[in-house]
Amino acid sequence: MLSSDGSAATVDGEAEMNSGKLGQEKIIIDTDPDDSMAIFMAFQSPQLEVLGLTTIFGNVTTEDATRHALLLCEIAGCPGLPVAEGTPEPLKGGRLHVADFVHGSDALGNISLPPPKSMKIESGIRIFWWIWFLNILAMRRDSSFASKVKRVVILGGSFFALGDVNPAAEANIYGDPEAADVVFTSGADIVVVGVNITTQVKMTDADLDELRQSEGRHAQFISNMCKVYGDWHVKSDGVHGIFLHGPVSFVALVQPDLFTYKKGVVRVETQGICLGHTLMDQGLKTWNSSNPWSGYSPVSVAWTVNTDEVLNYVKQLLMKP
Ligand SMILES: O=c1[nH]cnc2c1ncn2[C@@H]1O[C@H](CO)[C@@H](O)[C@H]1O
Repeated sequence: MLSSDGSAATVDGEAEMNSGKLGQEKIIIDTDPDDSMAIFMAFQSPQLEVLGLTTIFGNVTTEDATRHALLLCEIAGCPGLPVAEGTPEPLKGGRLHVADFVHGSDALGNISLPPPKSMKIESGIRIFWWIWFLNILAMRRDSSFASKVKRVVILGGSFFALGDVNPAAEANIYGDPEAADVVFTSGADIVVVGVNITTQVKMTDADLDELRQSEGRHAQFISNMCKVYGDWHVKSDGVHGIFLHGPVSFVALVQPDLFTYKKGVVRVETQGICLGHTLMDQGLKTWNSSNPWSGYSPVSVAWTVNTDEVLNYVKQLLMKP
């Protein structure tokens, strides 16, 4: 959630939080949206007020992501929720990387869903200021946007570990490396959860059976949707079960104590064979001269995860009637 939908407008998997009324935290979810589980979890969390969704290419094109975001809101019983469409292409332009082989060609498990009845918000017309935060171009125009957002939680990158697109890069960052680099160096309060963390939390086939047999409000929908995703894991990773990328980063948003973090400046490689690689300066050395990490604000990089507690939290929310 929270976007890699990469720039704030394009990094998939980020959520931003701001102070809300009645003790609720206000969040915006930026999504592909293969993060349907995490989106449903947000809707099932009474301490959160979901202000809206913004969309970005990733597992599908931005246009399809918008359609699916609208549909997910309808399925979750929030048909009027604002959905603002993000950019159709990376910041630099060029080739779009659409990973439609992970969750099926529709990113929702190919379960033949009807088109949504509701309409998107046209970018730039009725858009809220905080949605503009998700627009990387706006962030470049006005760096004060970053300080107006309480926190940005990003699913993206892989820290000192393999990526998932190739050995160097994780998909959300690889989709728009320039945008991701702008976000990481924006000065916003950022928590980033890489796939080195999310792949430690796996829903096994037994967990999925438990979910299917539960009274969870969206349990059947999610179980059906996860079939293609599960098959992909066998083929791609030799894993029986599914990695909970979106849900784990969502838990970092609402239960941050289930993780430990290290602070450091993160930069993204924007060229060459390591395109999309995220590299953090851990602050272990006083460099003799300035380098591309110098002078930027550190972000919090998830370092360890309490896998059992996070999995329990995810299951408990998804099994909630
Ligand atoms: O092999 C892959 N190629 C491209 N995207 C992938 C792959 N595996 C997972 N994801 C997608 O990338 C995000 C987490 O990095 C998730 O959105 C997941 O669906």
